[in-house]
Amino acid sequence: MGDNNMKKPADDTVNLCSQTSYPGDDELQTLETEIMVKWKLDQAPDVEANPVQDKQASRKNVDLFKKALNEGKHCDALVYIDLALETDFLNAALWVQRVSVLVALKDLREAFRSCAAIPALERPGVVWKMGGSILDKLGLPVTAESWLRNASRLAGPQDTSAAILFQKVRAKRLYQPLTQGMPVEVTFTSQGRAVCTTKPVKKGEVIFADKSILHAQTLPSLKFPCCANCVRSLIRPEDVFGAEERSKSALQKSLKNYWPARERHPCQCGREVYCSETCKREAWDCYHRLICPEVNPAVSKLYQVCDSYKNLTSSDCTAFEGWWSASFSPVLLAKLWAQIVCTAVKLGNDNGRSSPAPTDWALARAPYRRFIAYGSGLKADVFPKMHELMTEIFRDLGDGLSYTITKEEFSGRYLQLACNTQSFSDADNPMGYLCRGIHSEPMLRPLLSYFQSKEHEGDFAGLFPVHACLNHSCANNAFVCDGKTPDKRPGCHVKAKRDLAAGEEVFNQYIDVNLSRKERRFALYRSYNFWCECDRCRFEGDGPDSCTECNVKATEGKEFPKCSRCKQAWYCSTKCQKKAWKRGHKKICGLEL
Ligand SMILES: C[S@@+](CC[C@H](N)C(=O)[O-])C[C@H]1O[C@@H](n2cnc3c(N)ncnc32)[C@H](O)[C@@H]1O
Repeated sequence: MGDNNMKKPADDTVNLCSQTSYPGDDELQTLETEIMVKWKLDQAPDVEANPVQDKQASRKNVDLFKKALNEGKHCDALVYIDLALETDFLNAALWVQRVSVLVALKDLREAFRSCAAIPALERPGVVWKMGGSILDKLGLPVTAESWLRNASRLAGPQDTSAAILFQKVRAKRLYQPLTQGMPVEVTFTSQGRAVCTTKPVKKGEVIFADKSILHAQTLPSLKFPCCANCVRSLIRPEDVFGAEERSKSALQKSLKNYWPARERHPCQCGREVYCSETCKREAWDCYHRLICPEVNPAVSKLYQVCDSYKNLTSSDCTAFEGWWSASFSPVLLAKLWAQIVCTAVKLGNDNGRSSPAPTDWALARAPYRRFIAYGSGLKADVFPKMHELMTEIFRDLGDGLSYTITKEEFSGRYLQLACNTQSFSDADNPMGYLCRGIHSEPMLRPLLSYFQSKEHEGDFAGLFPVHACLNHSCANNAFVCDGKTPDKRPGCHVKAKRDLAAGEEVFNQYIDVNLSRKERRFALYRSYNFWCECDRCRFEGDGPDSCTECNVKATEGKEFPKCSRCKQAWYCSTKCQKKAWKRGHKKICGLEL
């Protein structure tokens, strides 16, 4: 799509997030049902129908109910609404009012009983939604989800409030275990999942550390060996310095004193190396046993393709058409499927099955359901050769095991990686040790800048579950850097760029935010397929030929005056400028990036 005719695409983040159950939800549902019985949520509410139904008498009590409600007298309001219901028992609108009062009175159990009093088939969407919200507050998320699923099914296409509430409940239940001990929670906004602070965070502090669940080294950085399992840098001086450089005495001495020796444990295939036998075993069990070229000959072709791809210059990229063009390695895709298959087989074996059952497959795939796949078109049609090769790799995995990679599966997984991977490397690498050592010796310090300029990092593309929920803002308040995970392995750290208040959404930057709005939106659309709706994009303009606030076009040859402070917004009148300021321009005008 050309820059000039770039249009805002349809925003369907909410619809992209599935509402299907998770493996294990049936068992959780059974548990929640038992709790509901214990809390008497399965019983009738505290109102009884009068044998004589009289709508007129009911209406009088409704008037009294409204008066009490306006006066903030919730207990009185409850009495009147109950009286109204007694003589108009099947009036769903009255039940809705009763639920609202009970919620205000914090009697959530009776509020839920009132929702459930309306038979399921007659229950309006609004009651399903209220019931779902109450169940969430009562700590019964799986049942809450099933109520909210019904509410969103009954809602019109314009009303996404129940679907958003569903995803909020789901985000809370899926991410709470991952964010424990962190000053953040994962919630859901119109931009999909989002990370918000739960307490204030100071500028420069690490907001959270995240651990990758899948990673592979980028092809151009393979010249710097790293542990394929834990990402630890395994570079040796000869990977960074030429023989002549190493023969110089100052460098020789520094290397001897400060370069840490790290073991290398290569796999028999020569394609993966590890920092220890533990990592080698872990990698073998988790994925490599299926995609080791020594075991699975089809994988050799994948590595050959990687070898030729990494040596390509941009001018001969067309030779690679149909194979690949992403910045992450195709090994990442192969590793993803290998991890799924290995996990499913293990789950099956743990349960005494010789091959995985559907529940084992569902459980093995579950961790990847957290990652959004945003984008259009079938990637299997863009990279048909790679799709074919992946299909071949997983067609026969021995022992009658195989994994079918359909076009849809290929495309979906590709998009998940394209939308969510973060590059990272070992922050604690040997070059760092060398530089710190040299820094401690004043005589050697002049060498520092030369060493620091040396390329040495093995870059990985990784999938980080909490980090992947960070939305982008062109006025981001956080940034990502390399750092250790709590288990001391290389991972990523999300740090505060400024002081953050409790409840603020944490925003990362996906692209260079110093570009103009047009360039930023284009870059985000091209690489991530979304139209940026951050505050800066909403309250900056594209140029002097249209009013940033009301979009009116300037007459031919004329330009609208710009905001004198930030120079990034143009207005046709003072009225528009004032309106824009109030609506949000003040939040971003002159913001330090
Ligand atoms: C890495 S994910 C971030 C988490 C995502 N909201 C989710 O639900 O998984 C990237 C996706 O979030 C949405 N997104 C992130 N930042 C956005 C922004 N500034 N404006 C609009 N959508 C955004 C887009 O759908 C994008 O593809």
